[in-house]
Amino acid sequence: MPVCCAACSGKAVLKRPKTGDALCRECFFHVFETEIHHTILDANLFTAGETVAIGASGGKDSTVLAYVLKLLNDKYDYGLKLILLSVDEGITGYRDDSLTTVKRNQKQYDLPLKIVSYEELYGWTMDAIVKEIGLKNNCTFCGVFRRQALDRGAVLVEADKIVTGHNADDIAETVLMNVLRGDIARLRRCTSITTGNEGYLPRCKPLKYTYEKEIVMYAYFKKLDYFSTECIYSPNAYRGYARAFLKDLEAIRSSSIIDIIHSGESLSIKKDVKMPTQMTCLQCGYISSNKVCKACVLLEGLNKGLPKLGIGKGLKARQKLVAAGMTLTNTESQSTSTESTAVLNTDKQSLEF
Ligand SMILES: Nc1ncnc2c1ncn2[C@@H]1O[C@H](COP(=O)(O)OP(=O)(O)OP(=O)(O)O)[C@@H](O)[C@H]1O
Repeated sequence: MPVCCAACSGKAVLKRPKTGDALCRECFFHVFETEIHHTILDANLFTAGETVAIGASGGKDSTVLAYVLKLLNDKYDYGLKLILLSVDEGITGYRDDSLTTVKRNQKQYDLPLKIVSYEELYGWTMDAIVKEIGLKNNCTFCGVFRRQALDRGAVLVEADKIVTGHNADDIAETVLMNVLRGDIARLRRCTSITTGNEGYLPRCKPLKYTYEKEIVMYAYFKKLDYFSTECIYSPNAYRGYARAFLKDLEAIRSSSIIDIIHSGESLSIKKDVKMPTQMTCLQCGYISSNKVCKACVLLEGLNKGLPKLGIGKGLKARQKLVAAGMTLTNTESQSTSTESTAVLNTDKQSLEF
């Protein structure tokens, strides 16, 4: 006997991963889009007239984000100017192919597209960086440079905000990883739907409560055009363990993902926990949690033929930086320990959008 849709009594074609409800295609589209609309409204993410840069990697998350944002912007008259913003990290056989997908999306969704590249911004492609540093710490460079490249691209297109396709699974994983690493300072911030206020370009995650499985289903039923290959340089082992653990929890109880996010949101951090402060990099003028930003430290290392400069913990890293002729102020030299640890935590950074 065919299963009926829980919403309209038509023929169900799927079981919704988030709630277990049997739904027909149209009702699934409706709840999926409406939930994102409510996330946007509840968090007051946008104001009419704003230009919003969509971080577009060509993958499923950002493709669904671009599609749904365009749809909601038209349907509910948000009054936003949407722009696709892609960062070309210079990874042959990966990013070149995914950018081809973004170029197709640009036509399909009729949105402007801006591409910025590591080569033009930093003088290095990831292919060249991997040749220098190998596969061990390359994600550090990529995460740090991408974060800044998105900012720089957004400034070029005069965007008021950046949105990224981070989904509920990504955020729950980061909560777990921050707990496992004891990184309490980042634990609270990683669940924020908007980061980077206080004078910096805000970054928002409209898919914060959207399950990855539902994003895949939505993309499948809508026949969206996206690129699904994993990055050839990023084994990202630790996140992989958190991901596998989360998937096990989800299989036992599907609400685990949202429950973990809610736990992260509800945590209160003791006053004496040192929180990173944001400032402007003295060298490049972009956002930083130290006087000289991680991107400048890493770039200096590459340009000096010392690619491991800035990678390492505490005293050793400070000694390497000073030996390489990088001037550290008192505060900086005291904070280098925290800074360098942060440099190592690449996948954490990629979530601090
Ligand atoms: N090269 C890029 N250019 C522009 N935005 C990017 C790029 N890489 C990542 N992003 C943004 O950061 C988000 C999270 O990136 P991550 O690398 O975790 O990819 P993901 O979870 O596989 O997402 P996607 O499916 O969109 O690729 C993406 O959804 C996208 O919005």
